[in-house]
Amino acid sequence: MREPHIFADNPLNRGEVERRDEEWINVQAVDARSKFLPFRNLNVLLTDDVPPELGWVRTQQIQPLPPDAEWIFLGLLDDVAHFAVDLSRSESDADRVQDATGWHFEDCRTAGESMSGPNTGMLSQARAQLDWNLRHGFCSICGHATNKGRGGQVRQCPGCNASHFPRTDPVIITVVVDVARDRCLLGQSRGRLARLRTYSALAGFMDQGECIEEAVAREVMEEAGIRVKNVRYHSSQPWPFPSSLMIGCIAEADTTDINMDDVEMTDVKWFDRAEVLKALDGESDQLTVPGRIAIAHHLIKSWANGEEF
Ligand SMILES: NC(=O)C1=CN([C@@H]2O[C@H](COP(=O)(O)OP(=O)(O)OC[C@H]3O[C@@H](n4cnc5c(N)ncnc54)[C@H](O)[C@@H]3O)[C@@H](O)[C@H]2O)C=CC1
Repeated sequence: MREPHIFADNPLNRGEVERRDEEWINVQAVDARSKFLPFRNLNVLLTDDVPPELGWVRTQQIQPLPPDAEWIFLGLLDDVAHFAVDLSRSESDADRVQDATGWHFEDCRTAGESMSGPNTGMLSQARAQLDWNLRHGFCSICGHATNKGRGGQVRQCPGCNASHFPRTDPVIITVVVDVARDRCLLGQSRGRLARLRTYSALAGFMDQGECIEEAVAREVMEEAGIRVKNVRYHSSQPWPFPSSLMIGCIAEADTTDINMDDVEMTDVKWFDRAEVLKALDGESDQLTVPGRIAIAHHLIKSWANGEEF
């Protein structure tokens, strides 16, 4: 089995049964053994260790919570309840936690780059779920203010009785391979990749009523004008910016002439295996590929190393 991606490998037991009991959650929230992970503007508290750890604080360091602070139950680890709490609406409380611990708030993507394994899995759940709760304070059906339920896994509308559940948006990401000429197709979309002059696997949000294979074929046709066949699943990665699930695939090119969508993309190109291997080692002056935080890196590497899957 391959190593889990960054933002996966969450060790928490999400407490699916326990979290249905609101009273139990409220007791855990004031239990001295419980741990809280503070956020400020979706930046997470990190320790000053090298590499840093998640800045879990104890109940007595955070309770009583500011009345307008959103907090959610993440799950249990060794029978200890773990929570995430947003302190953005209370700058003084965010400052107080930062001063008392001597730690700092960090952008979650940067945090993901500097930490490994289980820490990033917990971070991914905390950021995505906290963000969803913060953005769903009102019912999309009747407009009434919603209440948090099951520790943040549902929001209930007292106005029309609707239940709203957290969303995950599937995104396909694929390396397209030209088997006959031993090369792969990578693209540079406008925005971040173009700014960093980086080429990546082609990616795009899945549409409703679409299977993974169809989404891969559609996105590659839209962005590069290339027809694909034999779409194979590789692996997946939670991507909490804000709530994506990256579905990594490798597909074979059925046609090879590029007809790029120049609204979304600044460039799409074929790269041969030798160049890609150099780029993965950071030694190519022709090609820069995403770093190991991204599933794109691992898809490209998997093809370049001739991995079977
Ligand atoms: N972990 C990784 O290796 C990679 C992750 N990604 C992520 O995948 C996602 C999609 O990538 P791109 O298409 O390049 O992103 P993008 O952010 O450029 O989005 C493309 C377009 O999709 C639309 N859109 C935004 N949110 C949507 C949603 N929830 N559902 C449907 N459509 C939506 C918008 O019109 C946007 O302009 C982004 O969140 C990006 O950060 C992309 C490439 C690599």
